[in-house]
Amino acid sequence: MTATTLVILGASGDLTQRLLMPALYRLHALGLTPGLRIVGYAKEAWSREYFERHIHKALQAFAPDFKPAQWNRFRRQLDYVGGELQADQLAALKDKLSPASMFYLALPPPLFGMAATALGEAGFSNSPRGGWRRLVVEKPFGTDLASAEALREQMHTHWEEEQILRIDHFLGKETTQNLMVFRFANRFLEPIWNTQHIAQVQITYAETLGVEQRAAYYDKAGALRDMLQNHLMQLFSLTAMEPPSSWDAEVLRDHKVEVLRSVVPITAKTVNQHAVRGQYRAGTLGRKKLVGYRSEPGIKRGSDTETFAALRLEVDNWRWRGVPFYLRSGKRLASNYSEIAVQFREVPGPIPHAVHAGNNWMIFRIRPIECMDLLVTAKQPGVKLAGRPVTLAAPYATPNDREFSAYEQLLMDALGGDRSNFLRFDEVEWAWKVLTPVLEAWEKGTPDFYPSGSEGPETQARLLDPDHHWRSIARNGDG
Ligand SMILES: NC(=O)C1=CN([C@@H]2O[C@H](COP(=O)(O)OP(=O)(O)OC[C@H]3O[C@@H](n4cnc5c(N)ncnc54)[C@H](OP(=O)(O)O)[C@@H]3O)[C@@H](O)[C@H]2O)C=CC1
Ligand SMILES: O=C1O[C@H](COP(=O)(O)O)[C@@H](O)[C@H](O)[C@H]1O
Repeated sequence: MTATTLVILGASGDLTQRLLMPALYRLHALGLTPGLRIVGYAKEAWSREYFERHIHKALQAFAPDFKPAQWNRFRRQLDYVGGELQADQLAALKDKLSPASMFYLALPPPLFGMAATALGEAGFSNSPRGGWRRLVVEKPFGTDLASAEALREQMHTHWEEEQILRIDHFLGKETTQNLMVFRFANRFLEPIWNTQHIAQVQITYAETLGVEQRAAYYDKAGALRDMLQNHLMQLFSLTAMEPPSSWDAEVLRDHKVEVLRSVVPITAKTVNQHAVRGQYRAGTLGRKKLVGYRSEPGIKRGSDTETFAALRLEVDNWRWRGVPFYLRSGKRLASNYSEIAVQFREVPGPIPHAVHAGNNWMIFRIRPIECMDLLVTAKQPGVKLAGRPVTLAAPYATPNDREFSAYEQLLMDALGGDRSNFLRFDEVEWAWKVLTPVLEAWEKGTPDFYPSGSEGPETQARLLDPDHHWRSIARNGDG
């Protein structure tokens, strides 16, 4: 890597401490970021030494393999500038930049537009000869279609689309990347990856966490905006996309957009067949007693924000017509369990009842472990002819593999200029388009309540075809 500068705006915040700095520290330890200078920028009037101490503490708490000797080398990369998000104050960064410089907006989302403008006005969006300038934007990108479009316009005043890297950290997760590799680097899957052989797809991201310290943000966002619009829509489009003609960033993103464009539009009339929302009430998780969402500190009294959202999406194309895709995510559920589960259709020929042990499933497990499971029927040992379900498990990593965290992966991609794992504006736009009728319908009314520590609201069953069942979160997870 040639001399490069990474400026983190919002360097005093939680994301910087918990995720960005630990990722940068590990990349440095692996020797993957030689010549990288990291400049923190925030409104606190800190000295460089103070910032160093702040990051030192953060790494001791959040970097799993923290080593004092490594820290001594890493800290030399750090620098700090204090100031507001205004062009005249940002100008103090000028002498710290390299020809290759990247600005990371680790800021509250309402400040993304203003920060991009101020950086542009300071002249930082103009790539110098022989160098480049990039802008990394955290999620969420807008709160609905109109605000996302307005933010894009504002950013495009100074920045070209090619310079903007919109983060969705799920695209940096190993299982997400493995989904592409597994689908397109194995010969056997493609012929059966279609409506003729697949009955349904369930994408679940279940969390035991509640709203935690994020009440102000979450109570305005809700599960649909926080998880479905971005992360789960990405998992969905990667599962359903056509094989790309190349692994070029634009081709991959074209294919993902094509999936979103093919979703059968949800309308005001059909919302209830396509979407269910829930909110956790008091309950127990193991022996822990948990309060309901409305009693969480910082949540508006009587809030109707959903902490669980489930969708039924249908894709109207040759490959997928007739296959429902069920997506759901929620907080305070029975366990931390996440997967993409693909169910195959019944075998066409007659088989003895005793042999039939259920349809095949292929499961891309994301949490608690990363693994691919193929559920098949095999003969039960014994003199009687009977079948039983068997799982062929392919753990994603072997003990010798070193796994990368999502932020390590995405920072490397961003610094290397690979845009494949970042969202192009039309992906964001189409995800908002698909969900707009749901957002509108949910402006009124109340979510269905579910006890903390449960599988979510019972009403989620109404999204399913009569012969489908939601896979159990509690049975599968680690909760
Ligand atoms: N934290 C997380 O786990 C994750 C966060 N994100 C995203 O990362 C971004 C940052 O989140 P997070 O770090 O948690 O947020 P924090 O609120 O912890 O930090 C935000 C940063 O922005 C600064 N800031 C706030 N208001 C202003 C202002 N008016 N002018 C200048 N600077 C300001 C804060 O400075 P000060 O400390 O002085 O207020 C702080 O440095 C968000 O977009 C979030 O959605 C994404 C995934 C996970
Ligand atoms: O973006 C978000 O993701 C997390 C879940 O992702 P994980 O990688 O931390 O498991 C979610 O808890 C949070 O609400 C959401 O903002």
